Formats: sequence, structure tokens, C-alpha cells
Amino acid sequence: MTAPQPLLELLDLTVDYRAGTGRRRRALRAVDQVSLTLAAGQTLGLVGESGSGKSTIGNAVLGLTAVTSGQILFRGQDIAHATAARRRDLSRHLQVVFQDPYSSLNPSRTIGQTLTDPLRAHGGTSRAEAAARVGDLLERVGLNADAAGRYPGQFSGGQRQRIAIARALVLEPELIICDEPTSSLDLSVQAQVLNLLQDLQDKLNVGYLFISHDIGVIRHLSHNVAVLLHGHLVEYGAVDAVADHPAHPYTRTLLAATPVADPRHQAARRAARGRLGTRPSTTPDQHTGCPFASRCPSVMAICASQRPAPRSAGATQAACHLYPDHTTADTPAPTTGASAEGRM
Ligand SMILES: Nc1ncnc2c1ncn2[C@@H]1O[C@H](COP(=O)(O)OP(=O)(O)OP(=O)(O)O)[C@@H](O)[C@H]1O
Repeated sequence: MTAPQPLLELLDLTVDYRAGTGRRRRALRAVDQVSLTLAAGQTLGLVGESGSGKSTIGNAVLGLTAVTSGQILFRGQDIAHATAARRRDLSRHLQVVFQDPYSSLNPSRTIGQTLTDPLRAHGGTSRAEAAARVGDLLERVGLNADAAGRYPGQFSGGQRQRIAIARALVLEPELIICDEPTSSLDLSVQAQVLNLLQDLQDKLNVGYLFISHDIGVIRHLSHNVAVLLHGHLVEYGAVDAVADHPAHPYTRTLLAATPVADPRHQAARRAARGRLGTRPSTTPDQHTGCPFASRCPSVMAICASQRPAPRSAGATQAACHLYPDHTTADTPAPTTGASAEGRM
């Protein structure tokens, strides 16, 4: 039996930005040969500290950032360099929910207008059908249908994020890029929005590429998780395997820095935060060794000079010299829990 075609595949995705001005202008490698796979109806979490390349990956998939090299396969077709016309067509299948529900909704348009805009842009939907669809969507995201006549300024942050989710769903996409969709919300509202996204996925079979700096949030929703550091994929696997048995020292540091209720863990968390807070002296594209070498508690001589190839590390895959590098050609995909496949 052949495996179903993945919804999204990144193959050696590399993105460079031009940074600086004049003679100081140089290329900054924001994403370096990242390969990942997302199955239909599943969630792939991207986690890592600020500047690790998470949003750049999301923006590259959305066509908002130019791809330097590599492929982005959506249902098997490379969309890395899609034309504007193809992008317009893709917007039916590929949508986004951004972090800030205040700036992502037009304050001068009613919620009904905002939700029907995508339907009108793509055509083929009557006024009555659009109104019915908007009412249905508002109810799906936990709002009353009469919200359609009101303006964004009349809603709370959590309600606005529900509206942004409804707008992302209006064209019935197969994939939604969720770029820190809960990080500007209060903790209790965060949980409601995460539960809503989960519920919608169960009902609509929509896939999420879910970007967050918070592995706790990622764990709530994701099947697989990719841990990024300075544009490099350092660990990849089923979310429970990565969260319960992290193989890469960077993942362990990230997990140790995640807030927990128990005060006995506070000293360890402070130490981990210290390691996360230390910026490296080099930019990502200047690294020849492991991007975590300068901060790693398990650093070895080889880490400074040789970039670790991805390898099997218990239940996950990690790019770390702590584990024997049997082969890089056919490293097995993670098998624990989720069925989505990926390779580093
Ligand atoms: N438009 C741009 N021009 C130049 N450099 C950029 C641009 N956008 C991002 N970068 C740089 O690329 C790197 C990756 O940034 P990116 O926003 O993808 O990281 P991130 O993991 O999403 O961070 P955050 O969690 O803070 O949003 C960073 O070094 C950032 O400064």
C-alpha cells in the first residue's frame, strides 16, 4: 500500500535575507536546508527561540518571502516560486492566522464584510450563500451570527482571534499557517482558542503549520514538532517523543525553560533561560559547527568545527554529535504516535 501524498513538504528549504546597508550589506541565512513533512489533517509544530526562522518558513510557504533554494511541495506541486496568479489560486487552499488580532482585521469593515471578501474575490458564491456561510462560520468559532453586523473594535482580543480563524476558514482551506496565534492572548483565552483550533481540525480535517516559541502550546495541538535554532532544524519527531524524551541539548534547554507550577524547578529553569538568553557571537550563516555549541552544556571539541548531520536519537531525530552518525542518506522518519512523516 502506498503512503498518502503529504499535504506539505519542505525539501532543503533555504531562505536568505539581505541585511545591513551599503558596504555592510550581507546575506543573512534565516533558514538553512530545512526538510519537513506535514500530513493532511495534522499539525506540525515549529518551535524555537526568537529569530530561529519559524515565521520565515511560514512566510515562504505563503509566498510572502522569496525562497533562495529548495522546494515547497503543496500536494506534490512545487510552489516555492509560484506566480501571482498561481498564488491567488492557492489562497483557496492555504490560509494564515497571524499573532495580532488587533492589526489583522480591518477596523472599518464589518465582520460580515471581512468574512465575505475572500468569497467575493474568488467568485461563484451568491449573496445569500455567502451570508449563510458567514453565519455558520461565526457559530463554528463560538460567536453569534449577529456578530456579522459589528466592527472589530467591538470585540475582545480572544473574540477577534476567533474572527481571524473564521476568515481563514471561509474558503475551506486544506492548510492554515498559524503564526503564534495565541501568544498575544491571556492564558485562559489561549486555551480556548487552542481548543477551538483542535475542534475545527477534527471536524474539517484542516492541516496546521503551527508556529510558536512555546513548546507547551505546541504540545497542546501538534502531532509532530520541529525544533529550530538559527535557521537549522535541530530535532524532529512525534510531539510526545520530543517533549518527553528530548534528544538534542537545545530542546532540553527549551523544555527546561518552559514555566511549570512547581517552585522546586525554578533554579533549573533560571539556568536554562540563561542559556537561551545568551546570543551567539556569530550570525547563522557563519556557523561551521553546531549552532548550539557556544551554549551547550554537553559541548565537545567536534561541535565547534563540524555541523552535525541529522541522525536517529532514540525516538526522535536530532542533529547532534552526542549520537552515532550511522548514515545521513536514509535516516528513518519518526514513528512514535503520529503518522506524519518527515526527514531532517
Ligand atoms: N525581512 C527581513 N529582512 C532581514 N532579516 C530578516 C527579515 N525577517 C526576518 N529576518 C531575520 O531572519 C531571522 C529569522 O527571523 P524569523 O522572524 O523567521 O524568526 P522567528 O523564529 O519567527 O522569530 P520570532 O519568534 O521572534 O518571530 C532573524 O535573524 C531575523 O532578524
